[in-house]
Amino acid sequence: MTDLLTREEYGAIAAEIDLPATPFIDGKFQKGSGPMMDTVNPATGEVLTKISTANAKDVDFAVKKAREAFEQGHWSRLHPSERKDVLIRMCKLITRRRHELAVMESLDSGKPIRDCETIDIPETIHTIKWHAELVDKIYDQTGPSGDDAISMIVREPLGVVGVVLPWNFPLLMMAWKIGPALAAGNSVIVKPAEQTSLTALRLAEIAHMAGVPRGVLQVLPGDGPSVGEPLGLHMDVDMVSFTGSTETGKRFLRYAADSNMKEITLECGGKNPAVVLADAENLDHVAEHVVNAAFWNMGENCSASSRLIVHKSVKEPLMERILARTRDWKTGDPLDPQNHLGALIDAEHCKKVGNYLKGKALVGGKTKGNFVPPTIYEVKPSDEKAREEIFGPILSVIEVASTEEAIQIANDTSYGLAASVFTANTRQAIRAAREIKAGTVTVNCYGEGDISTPFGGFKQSGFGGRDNSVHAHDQFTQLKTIWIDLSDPSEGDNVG
Ligand SMILES: NC(=O)C1=CN([C@@H]2O[C@H](COP(=O)(O)OP(=O)(O)OC[C@H]3O[C@@H](n4cnc5c(N)ncnc54)[C@H](O)[C@@H]3O)[C@@H](O)[C@H]2O)C=CC1
Ligand code: BAL
Repeated sequence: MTDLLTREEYGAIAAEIDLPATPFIDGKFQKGSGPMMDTVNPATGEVLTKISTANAKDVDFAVKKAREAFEQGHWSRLHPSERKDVLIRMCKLITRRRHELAVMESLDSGKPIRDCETIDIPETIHTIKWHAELVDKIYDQTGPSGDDAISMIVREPLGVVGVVLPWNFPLLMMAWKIGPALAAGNSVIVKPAEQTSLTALRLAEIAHMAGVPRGVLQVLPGDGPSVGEPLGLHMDVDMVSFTGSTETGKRFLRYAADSNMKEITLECGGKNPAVVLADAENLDHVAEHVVNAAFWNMGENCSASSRLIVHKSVKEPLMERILARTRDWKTGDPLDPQNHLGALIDAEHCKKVGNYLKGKALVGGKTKGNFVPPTIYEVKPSDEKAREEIFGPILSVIEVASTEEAIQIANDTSYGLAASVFTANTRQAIRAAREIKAGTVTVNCYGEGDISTPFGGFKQSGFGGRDNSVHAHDQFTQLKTIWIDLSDPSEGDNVG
C-alpha cells in the first residue's frame, strides 16, 4: 500500500514543484512552434503554467528524429534484455519521484490525490515494468514447413508510433501505450490531451534520464487539430494508438485512409452496465463494487459502470446500501487525501455533465464550480442519461423483471467496452458473460482485469488491437515471414 501524505505535505510539494513547459523533442525540452497554452488547475481555476505548444512543423521534425533513432538502432536493435534494463531503471526513477508525479497529476487533472497515489502512479510503474520484463521472454515461431524449408515467423517493431492520449488517466494511459511500444523497440511520439500535458512531459524526461536514447520518446503538447491531426496524417508514422472519444477515434481511421494506411488502434467510449440478477449474494459487496464502478475518477472513466440494471426483487435492499455508501464518498479539494472525488477536468466538461442533472436525484444532483458529487437517478432505459456517455459521476438505475430483459438492455447500446454481472449461480454468470457484447465482463466484481489481460472494446468502443497483456505487445509489432529454402538444388527444380 502506498504511503499517503497529509494535505499539508501535498501542499508543500505543490508549492515547490518545477513544472515542465515545452515540448520534449530529440532528447531535450525545446520551445514549440505553436502558441502558448494555459494549463489550468480544474479545482481552483488557477493557471499552473503556460505551455509552449507544438504544431505541424514540430510534428514533422519529431517524426524525422524518431525515424533516425529507429534506423540507427540504438534502441530498436538493442538486445531485448538491455531495453528491459533501461525501462526498469525508468520505473525506479518514477518510484523515487512518485509523490511529485502524483501531485502534478492531481493539480493538472483534478483527480483525487489518493487515486493518483494508490492507482495511477503504482499502475504506471507496474505496466512499464511488466512489458519490460516480458520483452526478453517471448519467442518467435517456426512454421510446419516440411523438411525442405524453414519458415520463421518473427515479430518486428513497427517503427514510428504516434500515441494520442485522453485527459482522464494522463500518466497511466501513456504507460499503457509506451510500455509495450518502447519495450518492442519502437520510437514513440506522444500527444497528451491539451488539458493534461505535465506528467507526460516529465515522464519523457525521466525516460531519457534512465537511458532511453534521444528521439525514441518525444512528447508534443498541443490541441487535436494542431498536433493530433498532422500526426494522424503523417506519411512516415507507422501506427497511431489512440484513447479518447469515439468521434475523434473515427477521425484517425480517416487520417489513416487519407495518408499511408498506418495501423490504428482505438480505445474509445463506453456506456457500461452493472447487471445485478435476482440471486445476487452479499448485497453489501455488490453495493461496494457498484459505487466504486460508477464514481471513482469522478466517473471520467471509459469503463465506468454508469448503468445499474437491477432485478426488481433485490432493488430495494441494494439501493439502500448503495445510497448509504454513496453518501460516504466525499467530494472536494483533490489534494486532500480524505476526498474520493476531485474536480471534473474543466468548466466545459462540467457544463456538459451538468446538463444531465435533470429530474429528481436520489442523491447528489448539484454542481459547485467544477465539482459534481456522486449522483444517482432512477430512469427508464430510453432516458438520455441511460443511453449517452456522460463521463461524470452519474449513475442511472434501471429496474428489470428478468435476466433476459437485463441482458437485452445491457446490449442495447452502440458501445461495448465493459460490463459486470452479479449472481450466485455460476451457470447463469457464464451465460450472461458470454451474451453481453463487451470486451471485458467481470463476474461478482467490477474491474478492468489487470496488466496480464487484454483491455479494449466491442462495437464503437474499440478498433484494432488491445491495451495491456501480451496482446499489447503484438499490437506494437508486425509479423514477418522469413522462408529459408533447404532443398538440395542438385535434386531438381524447386521453383514454384
Ligand atoms: N475513452 C476514454 O477514455 C475517453 C472518452 N472521452 C469522451 O470524449 C468526450 C470528449 O472529450 P475530449 O477530450 O474532447 O475527447 P477527444 O477524443 O476529443 O480527445 C482525446 C485526444 O484526441 C485529441 N484530438 C481531439 N480532436 C482531434 C483531432 N481533430 N485530430 C486529432 N486528435 C484530436 C485530443 O487533443 C486528445 O489528445 C468526453 O466527454 C468523454 O465522453 C474523453 C476522454 C477519454
Ligand atoms: N479506464 C482506463 C481507460 C480509460 O478510461 O480511458
